[in-house]
Amino acid sequence: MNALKDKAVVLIVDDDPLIADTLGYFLSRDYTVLTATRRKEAINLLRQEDTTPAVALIDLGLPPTPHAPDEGFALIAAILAHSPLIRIIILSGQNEEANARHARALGATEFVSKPASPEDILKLIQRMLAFNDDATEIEGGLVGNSAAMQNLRAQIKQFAPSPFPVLIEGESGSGKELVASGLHRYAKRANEPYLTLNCAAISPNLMEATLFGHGKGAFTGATGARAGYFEEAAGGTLFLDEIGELPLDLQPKLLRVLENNEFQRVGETQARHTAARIVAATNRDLKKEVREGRFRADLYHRLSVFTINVPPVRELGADRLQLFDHFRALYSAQTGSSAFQLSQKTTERLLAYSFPGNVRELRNIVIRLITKHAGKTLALHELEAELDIAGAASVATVSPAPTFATSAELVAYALRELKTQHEFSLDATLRRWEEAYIEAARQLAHDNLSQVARLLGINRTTLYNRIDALGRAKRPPSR
Ligand SMILES: Nc1ncnc2c1ncn2[C@@H]1O[C@H](COP(=O)(O)OP(=O)(O)OP(=O)(O)O)[C@@H](O)[C@H]1O
Repeated sequence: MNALKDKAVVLIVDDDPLIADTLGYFLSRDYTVLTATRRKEAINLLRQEDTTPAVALIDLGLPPTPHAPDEGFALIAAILAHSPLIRIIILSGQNEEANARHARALGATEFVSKPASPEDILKLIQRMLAFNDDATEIEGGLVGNSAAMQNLRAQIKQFAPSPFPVLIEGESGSGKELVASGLHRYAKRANEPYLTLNCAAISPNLMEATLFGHGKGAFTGATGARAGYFEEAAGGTLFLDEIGELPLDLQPKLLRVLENNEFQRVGETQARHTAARIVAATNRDLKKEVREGRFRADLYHRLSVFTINVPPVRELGADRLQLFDHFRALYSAQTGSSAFQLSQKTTERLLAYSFPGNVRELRNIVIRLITKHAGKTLALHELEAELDIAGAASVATVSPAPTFATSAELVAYALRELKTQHEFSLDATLRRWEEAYIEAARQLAHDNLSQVARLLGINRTTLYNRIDALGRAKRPPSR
């Protein structure tokens, strides 16, 4: 089934046939509508379609757990893994405010409480589509000036000229794709093709032919021969996103390309050669995947000749503000609306929030604020309404912070930090950890400091002293 090419595609995932049908019927005047009733069905649809939906409208409570939001949360992650540009709108039951906040931190752009009129949903879709991401991708590059960002830029420039693979690790929404395109832009091969293949977006049985191509008659439906991504990338860069999803049985074939640049089209015996540079990205802990037998150790070592760790937003300090300003200016200009303003209080709140969904979440917050509060000075509660406070307090449930099974792993982590950070400071690092735990506890305990102290296992006086010391450490030294 091929979607019509002239209309944008909208995917509706709801187990209530009344909603899916009536809404689908209403929207079909302006959009090509696809419907699914559960997560798996939705993902299969995405894989079959040539055209990626512009918008996905999804319910959180889906079978087999229609009364819990987990399937919806998993679907958000799966949709964004398929294509990070799909705008996700949650169709939420009325009492699911906390869930909706969490969904937004996972990458959903908006939520609408049920029951909602189809006219309102149509208007919302039209508004969402007015925010155009491609411009960000092309013009923006990496915004931010923190030491972590400068280090990231330096690594991109350092690794770009080499032909060896680069593995980009980082949480979802942290900017791995921008790093990959940066590696291509700064390379001599910048004028050669740059191709992206999202390993999560291809069904496993089509993966080999997609990567390596196929000969005529290689399988039912292969009426002609076809080149795969490796051939089309020629002497350019092939970016393999979500590499952790590469099926185990294909991993030796990728290893062979990395070892001697050789591969075969499916159904052919002739060896072909490629000069493409491989850049891979993952938001999984690939070492853990290796330990648990889901990813080959030899392939991991080949892919990670160079490793780049993209920092999560919570480690970017004042870059949050710069990113915020960047998206605010970009989207206000794009939609012709006047920007909202931040007061000192809202600015401080922004700087204290850890953005569990990283830059993608930050960007979506700006989109919502522009839609709701254009031209106004933002009140604190208006900003807080957009934050996922519970999620920020337990970032680990969104995307795991480094966890260490053994002290040897902790040492390996420290080793990597020392090797990759140009100006490492033990004091600053320990302060960052301390600050993060205090901030998390404050969010969890809604700033009730006795409770914060209890959560952290220290007494109140110690807590006051530590907060005070952290405050002092942040002030610029007096001359
Ligand atoms: N430092 C940055 N400056 C400007 N824009 C950024 C930055 N980091 C990320 N972005 C933007 O945030 C969005 C999410 O980034 P991106 O898609 O690269 O994340 P990702 O790490 O690849 O996520 P995933 O693992 O979910 O695919 C994109 O629109 C990207 O352009």
